[in-house]
Amino acid sequence: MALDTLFSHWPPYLWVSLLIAAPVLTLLYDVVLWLRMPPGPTPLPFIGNKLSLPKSQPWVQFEKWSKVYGPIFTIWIGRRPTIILSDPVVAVELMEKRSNKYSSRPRMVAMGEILWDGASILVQPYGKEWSIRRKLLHFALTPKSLRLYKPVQEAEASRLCYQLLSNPNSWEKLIERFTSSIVFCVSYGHRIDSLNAEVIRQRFEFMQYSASLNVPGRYAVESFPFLKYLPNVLAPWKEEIQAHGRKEAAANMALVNLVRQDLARANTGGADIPDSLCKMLLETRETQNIPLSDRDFSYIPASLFGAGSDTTASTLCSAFLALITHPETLKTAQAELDAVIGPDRTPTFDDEQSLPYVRALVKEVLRWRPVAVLGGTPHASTEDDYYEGYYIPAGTTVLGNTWAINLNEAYYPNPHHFDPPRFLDSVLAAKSKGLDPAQGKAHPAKAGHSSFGWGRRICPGADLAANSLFVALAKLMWSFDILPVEGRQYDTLAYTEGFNIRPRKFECIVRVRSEAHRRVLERENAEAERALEKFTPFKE
Ligand code: HEM
Repeated sequence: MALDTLFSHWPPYLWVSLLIAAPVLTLLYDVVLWLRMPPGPTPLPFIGNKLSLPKSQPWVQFEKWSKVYGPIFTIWIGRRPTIILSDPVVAVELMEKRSNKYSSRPRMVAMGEILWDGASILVQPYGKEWSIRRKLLHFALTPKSLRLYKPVQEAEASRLCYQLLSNPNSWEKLIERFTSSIVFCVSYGHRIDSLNAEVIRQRFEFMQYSASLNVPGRYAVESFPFLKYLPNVLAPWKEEIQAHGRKEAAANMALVNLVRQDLARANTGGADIPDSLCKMLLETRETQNIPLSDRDFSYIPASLFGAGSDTTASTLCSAFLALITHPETLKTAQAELDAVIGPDRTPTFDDEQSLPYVRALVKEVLRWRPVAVLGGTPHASTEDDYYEGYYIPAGTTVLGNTWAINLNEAYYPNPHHFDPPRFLDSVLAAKSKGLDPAQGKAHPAKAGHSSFGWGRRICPGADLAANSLFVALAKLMWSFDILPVEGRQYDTLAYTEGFNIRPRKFECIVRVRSEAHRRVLERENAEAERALEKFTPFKE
């Protein structure tokens, strides 16, 4: 008997029973799962915790919930569970020690699959395609390659200081130019002289558009992924996303082609061209089989801007906020810089080991106000697992709440106090041996904080970013007094929303320390411009 004939013979009471049984069975299944998973705020049937999820700064509420439900708790977005980790030891246990199970990403259909067609490493599920891209990024960011980028970072930091002399109130924009230029020099061997360059305008447009796709509840396709197979005539929203995707892909390809042309010119006896990640990858592609289409290949250098420019700039903005609200730290840093460097030049990477306080200050900024406040992009589990008796099913979204982890009092006493000595080598060593309980427990990661994420998905640009932060802050603090506006109150918790956060706009005074300092900056800027000559700029 055909199914439709069978159903047509069902008496009404059977239909009614089925209508009641389906949601009841679903609910029973959900309740059993709720009870087996780590506890959390009580969810409502079918909608989960939707009504109690905060609209603003969710990391703060999540931190409060961690005090009630413990360092690992579950929230439900509809029927989908997300576990939130608030203790570095739990985060390391799951996302590092068990990284074979916790290194995927939750499905982001609109952004990852329709816009980028699976090309971007950031949201790619754990597997072969991700691993190919990750290896290429590592290859171009080895310690040896990072050494090649250091002269650019030094020169750009010198330009930043010089530009601040005449435009101290534009410090935030100048920082953005600095980080954008470093990313473009490292990715493509071309510099950014102005944020009005067309290429930058375009990158910001792409970033804003992709972020707009990731707003929970905006696209039904996130809950019903089969909708992505609808023909475009029935799904104009999909057509629109694809059109944006094509525009971004074309722009990524144009940048790779620019480097191809540079290489061709250099090979036919033209000028020497700078080392860049894209150049390195193109040269590798000549001799080795890289199993990626041209389009997918072009997303590798392109991924650096979205992941590395705004994050580094926001961390520098947090550093300014920390320095004006904790002025004693700037004084200590300047005393160290004056003693080690003297008055005739600014610090460079060669001085790094001799500047322990400045090194510690960089780490403390990363800890104090982590830009990737909820761990950047969420992780997802790929196998069923148990932790402390709790069940964590495959497909669970896992958020490391970096805010709660980095501000966890057990590890960082008085956590909102900006206190660089926490990261002095001697203090870290004493902490790891448990010699000084007043300093709190030792963080299990080598860096001493979790701001770059975890395990196999840990930020591949962490060392590059840390180098930019060190050289910029060392030169800035050597050159300038960075001070609060007199009488102004500063709120160190006033931050933007989103996955990456930045202090809300604030004014401060950036004043060169003396005429002698000014003359050094002018001289070093001329040297920096010479060093950057071969990184031809993008046009406005
Ligand atoms: C202060 C600056 C930065 C911070 C705080 C930061 C933080 C992060 C975090 C938290 C993640 C997610 C890690 C995880 O899922 O466990 C991440 C991923 C990533 N970052 Fe960074 N990042 C910074 C700079 C950079 C730079 C300069 C680059 C480029 C060279 C970069 C490239 C990436 C990429 C490609 C990913 C995705 C990796 C993957 O999914 O496998 N980041 N970053």
